[in-house]
Amino acid sequence: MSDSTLEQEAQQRHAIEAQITQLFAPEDDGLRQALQAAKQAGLPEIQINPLQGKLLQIFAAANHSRKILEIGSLAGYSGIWLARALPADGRLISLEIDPKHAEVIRASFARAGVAERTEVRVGNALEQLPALQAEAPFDLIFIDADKANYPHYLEWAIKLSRSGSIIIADNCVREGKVFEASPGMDEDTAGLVKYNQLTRDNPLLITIVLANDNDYTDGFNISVVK
Ligand SMILES: C[S@@+](CC[C@H](N)C(=O)[O-])C[C@H]1O[C@@H](n2cnc3c(N)ncnc32)[C@H](O)[C@@H]1O
Repeated sequence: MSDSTLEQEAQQRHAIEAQITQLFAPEDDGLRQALQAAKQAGLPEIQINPLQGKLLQIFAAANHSRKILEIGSLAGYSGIWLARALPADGRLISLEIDPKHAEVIRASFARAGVAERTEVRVGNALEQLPALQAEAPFDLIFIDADKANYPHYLEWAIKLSRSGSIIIADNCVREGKVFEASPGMDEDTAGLVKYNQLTRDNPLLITIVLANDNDYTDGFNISVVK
């Protein structure tokens, strides 16, 4: 296929995605301001996209989530989408290792109207997860932190779940490089390969991978606990 045909196809995909976003997942001021605040604070722009945010909300609503756990908050963008799917007395606990993100996140949660049902816990997620057993089960767990640790996060996510809980992990497509081990792969890729295999092979889980980001070259791994 010629370069110009490929370019035309890419443009068409972008246009369709933009149209669906505008119709089904438009950002309001709370979400837009969260992105602005992140930029001003110099945080990287590596958050989920609006269609993924809406999908998180659909899963949360589908299993009547009241308690959600997020591993990797960044600036609170995905946290806002998740928290808005909760009932007024629901709770989102979001774990973030970088203390300089916490103030940005809390301010963005407040502007988006979800301060009361959200909590940011600062520290290494792996060290924080054992204490969360006292607050389990979580109805939905969203994993979006350091990729090398995804297999450990999965182990904890299952421990902190109930039958019907949904476990979603971001960046599980990576241009198709994360379905099979390859020689010399870095530890992030190795973590993602293992995560995809573990979720696929665990008889306790029903899992699918969905390419829904970066022009369909990356996306979610979605599991339901049987
Ligand atoms: C891809 S960003 C999260 C994006 C966010 N979920 C969103 O879509 O708006 C990954 C975040 O995980 C955090 N992180 C990395 N390693 C971590 C760890 N061991 N424990 C907790 N957070 C970690 C990073 O500091 C970063 O803010």
